Amino acid sequence: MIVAFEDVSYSYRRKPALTNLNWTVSEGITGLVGPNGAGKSTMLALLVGLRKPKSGRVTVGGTGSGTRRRVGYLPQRFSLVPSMTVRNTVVYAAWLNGLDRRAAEAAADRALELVDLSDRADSAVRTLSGGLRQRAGIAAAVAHEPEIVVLDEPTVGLDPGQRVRIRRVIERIGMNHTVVLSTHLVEDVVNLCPTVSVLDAGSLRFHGPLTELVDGAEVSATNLEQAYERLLGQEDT
Ligand SMILES: Nc1ncnc2c1ncn2[C@@H]1O[C@H](COP(=O)(O)OP(=O)(O)OP(=O)(O)O)[C@@H](O)[C@H]1O
Repeated sequence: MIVAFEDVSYSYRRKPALTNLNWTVSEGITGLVGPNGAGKSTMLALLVGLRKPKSGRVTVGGTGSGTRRRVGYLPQRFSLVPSMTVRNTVVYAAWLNGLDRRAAEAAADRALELVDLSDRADSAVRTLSGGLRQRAGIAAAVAHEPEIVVLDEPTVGLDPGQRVRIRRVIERIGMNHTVVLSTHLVEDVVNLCPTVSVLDAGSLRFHGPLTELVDGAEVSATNLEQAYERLLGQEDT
């Protein structure tokens, strides 16, 4: 087990966002799904150490400290410097995560290869399409070689072709990292996530193999949508 939430609660002022949550993440890709406002981004912020639980404990690799460098995080909204080259963007991210300049340069080249962006390394960020920009963001998140990669809605707003390419990149990252993927798209879950966690109103409603969520039926977008509907009693997830 790599990530553990033990009885974690979080509230914004007095409004509860997560309540007594117990959650564990192991190797491979875990999908985190749930309706708007369920608490997914809050969970990810706790996981990457941007927020601290009001009660309970979050551990990464068995410890509550040093989380930042062990985790690579692509937030739902992020900004890159438009005039910077793609390569320098990734070098800078790796340096911010503790690598020295030479190590950061080598790490950036590896990360750009991983996301299939080596051919645009010298382009300015402002020239990238949405899908390429997203891939640059992923490269920046993984360059320092974290154990865990946390991706918050990485396919949102992309056209179908770009989504397929991003999924290929995530699949590749999942081969040697633990990945937590928050998404609203059933196709992301069906194509990428052997394990899924369903969050609703700050509580986990399901955590386990995708095959169990669809009740042993064939894993397909339709069956998954029906499973969500049964679980959450609504159509939109
Ligand atoms: N900065 C904030 N201040 C106050 N309330 C917040 C803040 N961020 C989130 N919330 C509230 O906390 C709850 C959980 O929000 P969160 O963004 O974690 O959910 P989510 O599942 O990521 O939603 P979405 O799918 O819409 O991104 C919601 O009720 C939301 O309104």
